[in-house]
Amino acid sequence: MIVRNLEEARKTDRLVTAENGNWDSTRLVLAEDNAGFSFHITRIFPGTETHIQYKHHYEAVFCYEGEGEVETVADGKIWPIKAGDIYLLDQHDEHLLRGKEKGMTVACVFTPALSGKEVHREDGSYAPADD
Ligand SMILES: CC(=O)NCC[C@H](N)C(=O)O
Repeated sequence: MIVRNLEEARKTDRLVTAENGNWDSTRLVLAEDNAGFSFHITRIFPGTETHIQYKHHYEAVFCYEGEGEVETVADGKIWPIKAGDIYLLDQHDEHLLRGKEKGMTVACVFTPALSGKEVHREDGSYAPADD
């Protein structure tokens, strides 16, 4: 069994900040744990907009603090997100992720698991797990 603590993990390189400063994310479970998924606590900062399309991953995102919204690019639909909501990018959906006034804190599960070294590419994706 493995036990980790969020505040302790935030003092290590498990805490990663987006290059554009829009969010930070603490990777509590990663590919090296061989569980088939990774699990992250991500803070989406207030007033930010991030273009994302995880072409090579599925992601589930559970909001437990704050408020934001997701705009799905294909249909322009706005999905308000508040504490208690989960969204699942089951179609590798291209989307714009926005934090409202207070931002939001979310728990994310990725499959395949992230190694923790990925950076968002120009097209909003992370490289495939075997790259
Ligand atoms: C919700 C989302 O995908 N935010 C971007 C960062 C991502 N959660 C990550 O941990 O890399």
